Amino acid sequence: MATRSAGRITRTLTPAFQISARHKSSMVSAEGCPVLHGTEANAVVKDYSQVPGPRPIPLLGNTWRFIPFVGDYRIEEVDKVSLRLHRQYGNIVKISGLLGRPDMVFLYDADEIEKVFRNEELMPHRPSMPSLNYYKHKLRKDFFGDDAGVIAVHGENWYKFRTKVQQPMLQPRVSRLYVEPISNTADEFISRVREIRDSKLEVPADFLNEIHKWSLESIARVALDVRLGCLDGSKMQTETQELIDAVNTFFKNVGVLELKVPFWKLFSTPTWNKYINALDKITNISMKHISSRLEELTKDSKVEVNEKSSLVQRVLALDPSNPKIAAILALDLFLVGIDTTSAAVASILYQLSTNGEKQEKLKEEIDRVFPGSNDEITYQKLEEMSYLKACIKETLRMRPVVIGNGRCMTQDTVICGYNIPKGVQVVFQHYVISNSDRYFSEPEKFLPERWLKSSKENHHPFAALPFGYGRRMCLGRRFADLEIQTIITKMIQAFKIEYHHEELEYRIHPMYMPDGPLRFKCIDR
Ligand code: HEM
Repeated sequence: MATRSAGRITRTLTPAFQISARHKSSMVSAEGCPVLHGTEANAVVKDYSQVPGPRPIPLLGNTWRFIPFVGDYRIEEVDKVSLRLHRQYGNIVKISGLLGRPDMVFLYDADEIEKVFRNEELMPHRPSMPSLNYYKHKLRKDFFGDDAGVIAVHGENWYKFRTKVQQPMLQPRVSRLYVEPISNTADEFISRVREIRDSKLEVPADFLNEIHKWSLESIARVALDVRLGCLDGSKMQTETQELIDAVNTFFKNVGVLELKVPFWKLFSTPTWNKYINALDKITNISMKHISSRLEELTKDSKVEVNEKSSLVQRVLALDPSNPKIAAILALDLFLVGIDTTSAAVASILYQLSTNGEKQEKLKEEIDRVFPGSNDEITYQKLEEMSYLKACIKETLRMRPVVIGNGRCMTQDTVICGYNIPKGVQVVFQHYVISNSDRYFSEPEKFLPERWLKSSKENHHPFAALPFGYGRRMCLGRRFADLEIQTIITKMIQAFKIEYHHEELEYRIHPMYMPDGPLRFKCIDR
């Protein structure tokens, strides 16, 4: 265990961060991070106790700040809390004394984030979801066992699982095989939009739920090669809506269970019960589809793979004796692949509808790449669409769906000149960083052009990382990219999208997205 005594540097520092205590002085930069003279190997490291941050109080530590009506850290407004902390304390902020969980250190410096990522170990630990960890490893251990997937799994079990599924999930040559089902699902979504518009051509207030349906349908097609009928009003089953609702309930309550007083560790609170019911529902409904698909696939002794095979089929083919790996992977994809992609699509449509000039520029690109009205979407054509990709990147820069990612320190590490002990959770504050003029000029403006090759702006590669980085990077990233590029292309090809209501605030809802009715006006082109 790391010692926290002043000035002491333990033996467990990573080689790249090892410091000799020969030099005595360091200076604090304008941005708040200590500037280390010469190489870090010659700098003094400050003790963990000196990291600035809000003071914990006796008994309740800093947890009281998350208690409604008492503290002023609202979970759905963590973006604002983070910005406030940065302004008040600088580039590194410690939130200590959190009941039932390790300290958090918020980091606002892209160079330091880069260093942490580049020194990543074989099995990086993403600090997230102790409640899900409990569900997978204690409550439903009978079901998950040692192959519990990648979400809320760490160490050897995560490593073994990720190694088995990484290749089909992340190879571009695999993801490009799914353009056709993804494109067909997007066509169904466009028909659905036409169907649900009112006389003013506006989609209903619960349009986000329609986007969730599209997202779920897309994942089911890719992961299982199954049609759930989410976008067909007459075929959509109650159970499918229940799955969407359960995923929402899961994400809504995760933060509450993590950051408020963790009574759930002592007894079943109403939030805990809601959360567990949601997880059971997600597991049971998803497993019904997954099991029936796997049963079909394992009927024959050999599992064949061809261009049209689903992801579970590909994973199964790698080890037909262990269908559980494919099943649990699919379950993780259902768990985290619906709301994330939906939030991104909602946010991109919102930005395009409120930046008409940029939308028209995108339409021009679409018309150039798809001159014929029946031109099919292909991987090559999507590759050509640099302005489309720039619009997506720019939205995720301004409004990253996941506002902060992080790593739990697996050994003592020097960050911003402080010794951060093993076990502390370092949270990279991407939302604040990527909206800071330290890293992006005119950060408050939606300027997709800044991402084009012709742009003169140089970006720090670690300032905006919407899908994370390194060995634990988003496993669904290729599919998310493909789904988002396809649906946005089809939407802008079909409609001029406008928004005529009050400006929407962004909130953690439960992903970071515009909070409020997404009443887009979709005018046929
Ligand atoms: C715009 C959409 C999405 C965003 C912004 C997003 C973002 C992220 C981020 C930030 C992480 C953490 C990465 C890290 O720790 O470095 C992550 C992990 C993950 N994502 Fe995504 N994601 C998206 C869509 C998806 C989709 C569609 C799927 C599944 C089909 C998916 C599956 C996963 C999985 C399984 C992990 C855990 C990887 C691991 O721990 O090994 N994501 N995602």
